[in-house]
Amino acid sequence: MQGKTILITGGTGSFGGVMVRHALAQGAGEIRILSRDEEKQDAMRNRLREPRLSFYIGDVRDPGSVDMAMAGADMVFHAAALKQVPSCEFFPMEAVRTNVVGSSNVIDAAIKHDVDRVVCLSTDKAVLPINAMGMSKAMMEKLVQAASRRRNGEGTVVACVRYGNVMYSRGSVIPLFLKQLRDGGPITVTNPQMTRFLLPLIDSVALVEHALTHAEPGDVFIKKAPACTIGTLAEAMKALFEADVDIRTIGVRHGEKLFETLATADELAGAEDQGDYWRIRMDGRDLDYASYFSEGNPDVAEIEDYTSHNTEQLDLEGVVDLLLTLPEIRAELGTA
Ligand SMILES: O=c1ccn([C@@H]2O[C@H](COP(=O)(O)OP(=O)(O)O[C@H]3O[C@H](CO)[C@H](O)[C@H](O)[C@H]3O)[C@@H](O)[C@H]2O)c(=O)[nH]1
Repeated sequence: MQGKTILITGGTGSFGGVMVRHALAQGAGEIRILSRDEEKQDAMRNRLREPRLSFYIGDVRDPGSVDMAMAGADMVFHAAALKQVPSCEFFPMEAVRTNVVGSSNVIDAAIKHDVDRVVCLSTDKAVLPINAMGMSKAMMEKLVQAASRRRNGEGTVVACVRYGNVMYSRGSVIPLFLKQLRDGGPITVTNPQMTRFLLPLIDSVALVEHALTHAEPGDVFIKKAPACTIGTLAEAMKALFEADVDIRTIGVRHGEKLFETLATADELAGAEDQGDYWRIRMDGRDLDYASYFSEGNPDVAEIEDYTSHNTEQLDLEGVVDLLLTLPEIRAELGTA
């Protein structure tokens, strides 16, 4: 990142906040934030007071504002998205406009301006999707692959990373459980047997950096991550904060799965094991029907999907230890 001009779409969010600090520390020449909310930009500007930061008010839905922020950029982290499951479920066309059309605008502008590398942030909910948020992110992944296939590996490298649940992200279950136990309970658990991958925010930045360094056109990178049941997570929060509160089971919410899938067997059959990461290569076969039927992949049947049910499962102690690595939890405990 040394001396480079970096554009972060949706740069005032949780990912943007950590990535900006990281890029500054890496010696980035200029960091551009493209986002809609002037108040959040103002807060970031005042918090960091950094001449290498520049702020662009705009929306990825609007090709003009993307184009303006893109001109002269060397690398792009595309984090702007509608990411809440319920809002996308109620307003699926809004998810299409931001996550599909917006991503297409970002990819097209990056190619037009001959940007070196673009990393788009996707989610495990994009794999075998059942909700509108996941479906729109799956379409974003398809746009990345189609753009890469069309250009035969030439020019701008566009790739994706897939996250599991980012621990302590805004509006997610860990801060909710914390508030509930501070209020004297009960802690509301949808289904104690439900599992989720657990990814600290700092690991999500490392994953993006890994993708930035290793990406070839159309790749999807995932980080191998442990998971736990939501019942164990609730017990771990109780233990950590020494709270004697009830746990109430409330049932699964709309558009929710019992477990998430980070990669399908099909994808893993051609993936490269990179230690802590998997690189899932784009299916580079051309989309001609003859090759579709005559060159299938025989390995697929041997492999399982990689899910939050079959990855390493953390027990109560393991979850407590992982929670203790989060700066937010340490601050709450007064041990920061
Ligand atoms: O009161 C609650 C709320 C949630 N859960 C459970 O906790 C787990 C995590 O829930 P979150 O709401 O934290 O996360 P989701 O998996 O539903 O989705 C989250 O991650 C997504 C990205 O993958 C999006 O960012 C989304 O907005 C964000 O909420 C789920 O199993 C959920 O059922 C509970 O047990 N009780």
